[in-house]
Amino acid sequence: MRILFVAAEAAPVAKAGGMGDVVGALPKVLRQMGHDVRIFMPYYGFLPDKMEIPKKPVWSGTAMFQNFKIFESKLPRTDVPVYLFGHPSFMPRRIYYGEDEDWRFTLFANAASEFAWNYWRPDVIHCHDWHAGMIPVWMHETEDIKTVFTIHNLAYQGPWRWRLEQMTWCPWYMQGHNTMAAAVQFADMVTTVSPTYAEQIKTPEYGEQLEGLLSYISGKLVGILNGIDQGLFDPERDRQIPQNFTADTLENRRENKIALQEELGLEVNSKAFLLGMVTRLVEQKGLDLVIQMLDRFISYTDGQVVVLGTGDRYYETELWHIASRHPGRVAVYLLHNDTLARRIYAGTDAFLMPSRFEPCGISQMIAMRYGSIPIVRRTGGLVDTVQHHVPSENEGTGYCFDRYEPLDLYTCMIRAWEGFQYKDQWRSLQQRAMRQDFAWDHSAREYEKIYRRIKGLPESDDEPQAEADEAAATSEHPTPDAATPDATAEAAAKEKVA
Ligand SMILES: Nc1ncnc2c1ncn2[C@@H]1O[C@H](COP(=O)(O)OP(=O)(O)O[C@H]2O[C@H](CO)[C@@H](O)[C@H](O)[C@H]2O)[C@@H](O)[C@H]1O
Repeated sequence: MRILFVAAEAAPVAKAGGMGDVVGALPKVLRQMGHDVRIFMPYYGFLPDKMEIPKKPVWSGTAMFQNFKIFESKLPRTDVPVYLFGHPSFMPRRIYYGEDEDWRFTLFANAASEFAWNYWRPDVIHCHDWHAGMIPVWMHETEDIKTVFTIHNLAYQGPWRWRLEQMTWCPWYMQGHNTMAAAVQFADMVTTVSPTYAEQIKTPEYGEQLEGLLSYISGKLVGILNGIDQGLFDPERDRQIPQNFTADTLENRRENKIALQEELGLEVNSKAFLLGMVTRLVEQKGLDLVIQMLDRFISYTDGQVVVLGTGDRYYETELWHIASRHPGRVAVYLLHNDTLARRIYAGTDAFLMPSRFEPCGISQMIAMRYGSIPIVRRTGGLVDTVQHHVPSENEGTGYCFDRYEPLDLYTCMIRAWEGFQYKDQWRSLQQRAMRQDFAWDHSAREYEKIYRRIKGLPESDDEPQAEADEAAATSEHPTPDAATPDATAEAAAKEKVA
């Protein structure tokens, strides 16, 4: 099947948060399953520093009265083709923010549609978050191109309808008061990134005003848990951490902790309980809880804390103040740095994620893979990925609390700090966490089922071939080269299954 991913981020070349991880990892796995998956993303000003980009465009087009160029490259160290949308509005060296945010991403979505109609015609466009949200609306009358819309973050819903009407064409049939609402209505399937969050967003507490609509379309809404790229995040081979280790050689991990304490200017003490956070500094991430109880935690325990993140000025300032009150105990780094993030995962004893809401969460999975025990609020994907540690039963993979209250987080952190004193138990907790399987394979198969369903194909190749042929014959592939790679990909997939 030909599948076009359209997104604002794709790791490792353009990543602000977890959506980048997903778009950077899932296409690789789907390609291994035999599908022809390609990515369409903006050509940001910083991209030439991170990947090889030919000077000559492969195609040029027009959208919203703007000329644009498309450059073709590959996602580094993969065979995934990437089409870069070249337009001056994406030349600044940033992914988000800026006054033209609504306009430039609407233009991006419009250009992606033009691209799919005129240059590389996919069977399915997989749209990620509001940046690609208008595509399902525009594809509504294109019979042979189906759309999947994935919600990574319901809190950001894109421009309102009146603004869309000013900027671009809203077809007569369009419904929905903003971009995300329109995407949810018009996509053939809507997914979000964990089963628990898929249920939560149908309630007023988590629905961000779209709970009514999401309940109404619940027949086409599913939660598919994210994975992580276990090849990219592998403590045994990661070259960016001082000392590699596995679940069986956890004693080597100590060196990472010492190196991290030295690097961050914390007191060097391998026995102190070192907590980490790597996050966007936004309301979603439970930072108000952290800010309210960090002083108390620091004075009651021998704990140390490192926070790496960027985001809202308020949280940046508050965290900075806390760090200045506790030199050697609290370190705050207000920047985006992938290498430092890995060293934090590899060197901390526990990882804090007290989110207010969490569609899935990638960070807690990376933390577990690197033996840093997650301390999480039981919400969204955190419910689906972290099991509460019960020492007497020797089970669980982290520490969990329920209510969004500073005292509940504090109690949970103290329990983890106490648990850390029992070295043997802590070691087996780390081993259980590290041995969790967060590979993408299972989820990729779920996405494959969805793509097949909306194309009218049987769920798997095991089902009668005649049915598949019939469905394939009824779907149109107007571009001349459409049939060949598709057929090859399908055949490869079948061969693999066989
Ligand atoms: N300052 C920094 N420096 C370096 N790396 C940093 C960083 N700040 C964050 N990161 C990295 O960004 C990623 C964060 O991913 P998450 O999924 O945990 O949250 P996010 O809210 O961004 O994602 C949203 O989309 C994803 C994907 O669907 C959902 O899992 C999630 O719940 C949803 O909120 C991790 O890989 C983390 O290491």
